[in-house]
Amino acid sequence: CVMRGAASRIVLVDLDTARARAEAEDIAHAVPFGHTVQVDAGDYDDLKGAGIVILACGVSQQPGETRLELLGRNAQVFRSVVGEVMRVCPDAILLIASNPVDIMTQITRDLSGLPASRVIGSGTILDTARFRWLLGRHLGIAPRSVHGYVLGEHGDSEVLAWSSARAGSASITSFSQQVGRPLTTETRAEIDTGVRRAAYTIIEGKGATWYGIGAGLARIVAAIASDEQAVLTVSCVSDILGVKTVACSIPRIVGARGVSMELLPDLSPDETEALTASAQLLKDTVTQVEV
Ligand SMILES: NC(=O)C1=CN([C@@H]2O[C@H](COP(=O)(O)OP(=O)(O)OC[C@H]3O[C@@H](n4cnc5c(N)ncnc54)[C@H](O)[C@@H]3O)[C@@H](O)[C@H]2O)C=CC1
Ligand SMILES: CC(=O)C(=O)O
Repeated sequence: CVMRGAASRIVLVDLDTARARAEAEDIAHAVPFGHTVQVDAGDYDDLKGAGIVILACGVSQQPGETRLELLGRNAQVFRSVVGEVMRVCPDAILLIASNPVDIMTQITRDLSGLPASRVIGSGTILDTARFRWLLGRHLGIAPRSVHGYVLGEHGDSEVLAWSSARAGSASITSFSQQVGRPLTTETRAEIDTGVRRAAYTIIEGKGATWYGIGAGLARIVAAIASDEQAVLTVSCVSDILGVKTVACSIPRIVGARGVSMELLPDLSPDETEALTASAQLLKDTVTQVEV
């Protein structure tokens, strides 16, 4: 957020106050190289007046652990944190990053009582970035020129929407043939694994993922702060392909009021089936959690 000037003030609140102070100071040292943002550590009362509150607290995956395995512990953390946040800033938009992010988004919606449009999970914004990066690298073009989405759960059941992916204005299949870099079954499988298993690989190597999610959250904050009406794959409670009241990702329009609309991309029958299964998995999991 500091590097893209997405906020005027950032307050870090953490149970570990020494860590919050240290992180705030470290981030503040980037301000002269980025944008003029006031960065401090604080407590809940210092969040008064915040337009957006990012919830990234709780536990993270250990090597080999799935995101869904974090649910019990992070649901417990959110029961106390969401109440405190609502006490001091009931009008903020809540942006959820903690995993399993779709379920934490749905739990936060229930705990806060806010309209679904104002409780946004980072969802598959990061998986979509990974997909665009890998496709761009294969095709030899900038990831920004690749338009393709990852849908459903931010997790093992996510769906890479190959059939609607485009490079510039061409389908990726046509583009890949035109540039002589075909997307063979093997290449598609490698890209699928690169997206779906990215977090596992990075956590194996360095314990956590930081930069991709940081950039993705800052992208969402910027869209809200500037009322951009950007199309982003974020998570939000809605009905997906017949699965009622479930948080998972499809492309949604994001601006100052949060999520204003959602769009289902054109999908193949296999992708439709996989997205329905992903939404159903999340729905089945969330119904086991007591809020
Ligand atoms: N949605 C996504 O794409 C991503 C999600 N994550 C998730 O974000 C979460 C945080 O990840 P990391 O920052 O790597 O973990 P971390 O362990 O470094 O930080 C979590 C922080 O939460 C704090 N905390 C714990 N309980 C708290 C409470 N009751 N009140 C206030 N603070 C509390 C801890 O003191 C700690 O500083 C994890 O659930 C992780 O899985 C991480 C990367 C990407
Ligand atoms: C940790 C996580 O959810 C990710 O990097 O995708």
